[in-house]
Amino acid sequence: MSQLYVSAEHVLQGGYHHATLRRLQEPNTTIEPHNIMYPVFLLEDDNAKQEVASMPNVYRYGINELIPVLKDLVAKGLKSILIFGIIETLPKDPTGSHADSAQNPVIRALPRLRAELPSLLLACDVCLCPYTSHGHCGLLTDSGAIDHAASVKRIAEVALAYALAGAQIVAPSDMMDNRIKAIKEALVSVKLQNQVSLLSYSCKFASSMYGPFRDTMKSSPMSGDRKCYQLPPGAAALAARAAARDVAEGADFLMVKPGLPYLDIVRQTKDQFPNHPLFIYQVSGEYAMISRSGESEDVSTMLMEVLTCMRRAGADCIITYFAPLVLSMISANK
Ligand SMILES: NCC(=O)CCC(=O)O
Ligand SMILES: [Zn+2]
Ligand SMILES: [Zn+2]
Repeated sequence: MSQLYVSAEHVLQGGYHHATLRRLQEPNTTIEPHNIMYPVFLLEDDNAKQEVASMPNVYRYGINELIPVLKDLVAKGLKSILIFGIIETLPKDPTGSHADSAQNPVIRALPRLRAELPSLLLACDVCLCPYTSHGHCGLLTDSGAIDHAASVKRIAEVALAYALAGAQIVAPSDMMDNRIKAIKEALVSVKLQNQVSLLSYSCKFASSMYGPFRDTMKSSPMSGDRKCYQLPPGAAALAARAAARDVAEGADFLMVKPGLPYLDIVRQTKDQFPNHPLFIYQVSGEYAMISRSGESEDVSTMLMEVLTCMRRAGADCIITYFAPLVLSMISANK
């Protein structure tokens, strides 16, 4: 007859029978305000406020509407935002002229944000797709291929314009080869390299999970797709090479995007570059999925689990549309 037996050396449960012990068993997974960055959509019309149909509780704001919202969030602990500009009446053209024109909503808003929210860290997404008539993230040759040299030059100009207007982080999301070096050199040329950081969207995959964002930004390509510059979803080796290249070119921070299906890439990148803070972007499709997953309490519980797992995988900062909810959950747990 087999004996019911407890093997003393195989007992794990002795180590996590209490909530405080369970926290000790989850090192480096706490979610504090500095671990969260909030993406915001900034409209050209300063007084506008528009709902985003595909993303519950997400709005696009003109600067006059955005500032009070951010003041409220800063009072609740918000530390950093990632700004996306949207143009509606300004024309789009092949070179994305309004990405860095004086009328660009981001260029106009940065000085006000710096003055009115001095503690808030301001990151700007740098890409051409919201401003180009063809909707691609770079510039095109006459035959419609990506013009590599022209794209990198233009992306660096736009990044420099945001830096000069007051951005503290520039975050190129275009995935053009060599843009990190070009941007770093542009920052050096105006002596801003020690005041503006470079957050590379180093490992950005050609994902189906950007749909709600593209609706919001009206930034889908008019023809073709982004598979020639964003990484194939299965390509872990290309992600490693892209991270290595961007570190060599001077990136201060790296990013993996999307988040949840790519946690292996997060771990791979963190192990590859343990000395570079790593960002993860929980993208609009992930937001839509979790938002619709159940009652609000279930959403909060699921969200915290996902964020904890992102931290466990090696992410230092999570870019999330859920930032307001996360801040209220953190303060409720104090
Ligand atoms: N360059 C920024 C994005 O592409 C964001 C995608 C998303 O939130 O779905
Ligand atoms: Zn783009
Ligand atoms: Zn993008």
